[in-house]
Amino acid sequence: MIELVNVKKVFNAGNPSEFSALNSVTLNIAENHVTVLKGPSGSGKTTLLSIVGCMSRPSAGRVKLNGREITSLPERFLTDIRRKTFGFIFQQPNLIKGISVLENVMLPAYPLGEKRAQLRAKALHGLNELNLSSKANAKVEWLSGGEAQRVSIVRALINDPGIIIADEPTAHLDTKLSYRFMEIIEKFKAEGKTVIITSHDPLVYEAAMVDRVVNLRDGRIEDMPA
Ligand SMILES: Nc1ncnc2c1ncn2[C@@H]1O[C@H](COP(=O)(O)OP(=O)(O)OP(=O)(O)O)[C@@H](O)[C@H]1O
Repeated sequence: MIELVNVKKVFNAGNPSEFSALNSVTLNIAENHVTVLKGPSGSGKTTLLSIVGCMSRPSAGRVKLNGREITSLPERFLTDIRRKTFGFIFQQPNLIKGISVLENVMLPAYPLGEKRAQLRAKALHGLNELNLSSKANAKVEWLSGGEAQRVSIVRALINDPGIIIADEPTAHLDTKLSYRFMEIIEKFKAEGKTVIITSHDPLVYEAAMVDRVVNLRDGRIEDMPA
């Protein structure tokens, strides 16, 4: 589904602060699998995830999505692919203050031009699924950390992405909410979605539904379990 061949990422190339965050990473991410990218702080997990999710480009190497080479596509095509293919869940929920929970959830869908009533119904359904119906009209600054995190999950799903990308999703969650998050991941998998998570939380990478753990160290894949 996603194929990386000899991917490198160099930051500040040509400067004294030049840094190779990824070195010749070759990786196949299988459809409908849950893949966890694991490794110490600074090992390149977030950098790799941002390349997989078309948020940044590799300095060298190739990235293919469903057999299509996307490495050198112009930015507007990448934006379109990003919007239609991926749902992003970040460590920090990154919700927009001053507007309601419901509006935050609907926001990523506006560029796709879906009818507002239809979109609203979909957003409310998503909020209901994560027990957030009563918060639909609340401002996001009123939410608890766990509620904000769940809103960001509903937002990530609004365009019905085939691939969910989550960067350290349990970093700010307590144990109970972390388990709840993993239940949600299990549900995605049952729906046929592909999930890629970065984490150094054993509760995530030791979970039964995880198909593959990829160990990163110093910007390289340490081992390639079958
Ligand atoms: N924009 C940037 N400019 C320079 N260096 C960067 C940049 N982004 C990341 N790096 C460096 O690349 C390395 C890998 O960073 P990355 O965020 O991918 O690590 P990580 O494994 O996700 O770490 P953590 O678990 O702490 O989030 C780090 O040493 C980081 O300082």
